Amino acid sequence: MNLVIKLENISKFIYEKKHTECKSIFSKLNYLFSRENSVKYLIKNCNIELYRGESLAIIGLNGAGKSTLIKVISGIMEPSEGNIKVLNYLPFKRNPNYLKKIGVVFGHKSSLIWDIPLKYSFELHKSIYGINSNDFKKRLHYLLELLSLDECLDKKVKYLSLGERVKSDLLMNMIHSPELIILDEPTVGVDMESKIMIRNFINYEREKSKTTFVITSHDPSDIENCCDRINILSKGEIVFSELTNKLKESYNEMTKFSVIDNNDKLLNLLNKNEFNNFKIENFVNLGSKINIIVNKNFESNFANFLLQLSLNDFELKSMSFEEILADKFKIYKNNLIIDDEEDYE
Ligand SMILES: Nc1ncnc2c1ncn2[C@@H]1O[C@H](COP(=O)(O)OP(=O)(O)OP(=O)(O)O)[C@@H](O)[C@H]1O
Repeated sequence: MNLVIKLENISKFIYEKKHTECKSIFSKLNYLFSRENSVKYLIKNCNIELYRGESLAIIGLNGAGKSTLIKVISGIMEPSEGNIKVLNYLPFKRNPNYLKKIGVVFGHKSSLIWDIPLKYSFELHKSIYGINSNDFKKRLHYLLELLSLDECLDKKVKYLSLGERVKSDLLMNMIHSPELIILDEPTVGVDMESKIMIRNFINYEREKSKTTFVITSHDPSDIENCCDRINILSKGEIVFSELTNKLKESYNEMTKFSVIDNNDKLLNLLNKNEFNNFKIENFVNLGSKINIIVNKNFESNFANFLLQLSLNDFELKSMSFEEILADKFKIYKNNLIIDDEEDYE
């Protein structure tokens, strides 16, 4: 198997002016001229190995460092520490041969030219990447069909719908047949039909051309349908890495109880977490209803406990993929303590 991405202890940090509260005019002036900085890590000690044809999801809450990691992998940003090789290149050197082997799409930023028909953006891409005319025609025809974009070719980009624009960006970054595609929130703001089309397209390309994908997304369905592996980033660190299937399997042993708890009787006990006959894995308070995750071994003990409390209104469900991810996020959000503030002068 060919190794496409290798990151060893990659960090990116910046120097920030140390924040101090300034009450007097003197301390404000002092702050203005102070050279006291602190180090802020945008990503810290990230390790990734990704092989040809695999698809990796990088997920995390807002500000976790996903885009920074994507920028480091694509070569837009140079890491401050660690070793990186992508397709055997140092990405930040921006070697033209490397750039021809990758495609990068930022869902909320377009690289299409706004005021002219879509087809001219594609033509420009052809010239920049030195694609020969026959290959270009064949590839364009194939991609237009897959993404249902035939009717958009003559439209000015500014008149395309968001879904059409995102699909066009994706198409343009695929024309040069890259070996690695990096997608930063490819389905953001896109309707259901286009989302499904984009997901099918990713999977088709993976199967047909063994293209490798790195995807960030806030949509659990993108991850469940398109990614073999999941890395959760929290405060710049990869706190969890697992195969998607294995993660789902690990939750096969869990049951979710949805309990109506009008008087917070159960909530108060859950907050204390002092139970003898069962263990609570996690719970989410949704107002009048609480979702509680327990291991299947404790299912009947927990059901009896609810009945003893006269909480008869509950149902048992298996967990959706979205709930599994939310559970993992909650666990790592609570557990992660990193000390990233080092003084620097
Ligand atoms: N050049 C920079 N200077 C200072 N801070 C930065 C810089 N770039 C990113 N950050 C900060 O680093 C953190 C990570 O940002 P990043 O854009 O990577 O997060 P993200 O996970 O992609 O978030 P989102 O899901 O909201 O897009 C944020 O707190 C951001 O404000």
